[in-house]
Amino acid sequence: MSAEVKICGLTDADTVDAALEAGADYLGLVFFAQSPRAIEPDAAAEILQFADDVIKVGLFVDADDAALDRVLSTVRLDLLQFHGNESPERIEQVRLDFGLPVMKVIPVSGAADLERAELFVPVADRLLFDAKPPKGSDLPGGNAVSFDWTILQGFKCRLPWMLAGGLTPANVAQAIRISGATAVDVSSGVESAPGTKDSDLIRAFIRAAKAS
Ligand SMILES: O=C(O)c1ccccc1N[C@@H]1O[C@H](COP(=O)(O)O)[C@@H](O)[C@H]1O
Repeated sequence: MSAEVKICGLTDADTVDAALEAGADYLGLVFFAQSPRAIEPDAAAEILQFADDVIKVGLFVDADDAALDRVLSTVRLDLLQFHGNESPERIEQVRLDFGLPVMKVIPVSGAADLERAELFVPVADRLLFDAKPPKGSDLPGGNAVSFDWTILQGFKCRLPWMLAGGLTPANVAQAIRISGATAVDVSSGVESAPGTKDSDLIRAFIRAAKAS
């Protein structure tokens, strides 16, 4: 079975097209001002206007209701990704109030971190396991850092989950093989510079993930 692919941090129509043509299953837009991939709601709506048969994901970091409203009143999204310190209670509230499925990110550096996933099983629709940010990073994700994929071997998760963190066209097949992931998420690994997506790298990533 080929893995599902999410391309995250898209900021222009050309790389959206490249991702769609190559078979991306999810497109991610970052609504977090400190990110080099941050996009304003108007621009997001514009680059997604022809993106129909794909799951459109909004990435948020500890966003309050007003910030979510501001985006959701302008952009048609299918899934909300929460990449901050959101509690299970906050995830439950957002899911109910905004009526959209929610993917909660679990930062991982060792096997013990996987236990945190259980807290979100009753309130989230999906989980995403990403590497913890390195010391000194201003970003909770998008750091091109991997964790030890072997800790996911044999891990029984009661929600669908994705793997993220430092994935690239060169390592994604191995990451899938080792971790058992059925869905993968990439941002830095398909960029020519932070915040600049590269269509060739997007195509290579999707090809490698889908072939594995
Ligand atoms: O991409 C960002 O700038 C970002 C900012 C804040 C939180 C998360 C962010 N990105 C997400 O982090 C993971 C891993 O990214 P990478 O492939 O290692 O660069 C992924 O889910 C991105 O969507």
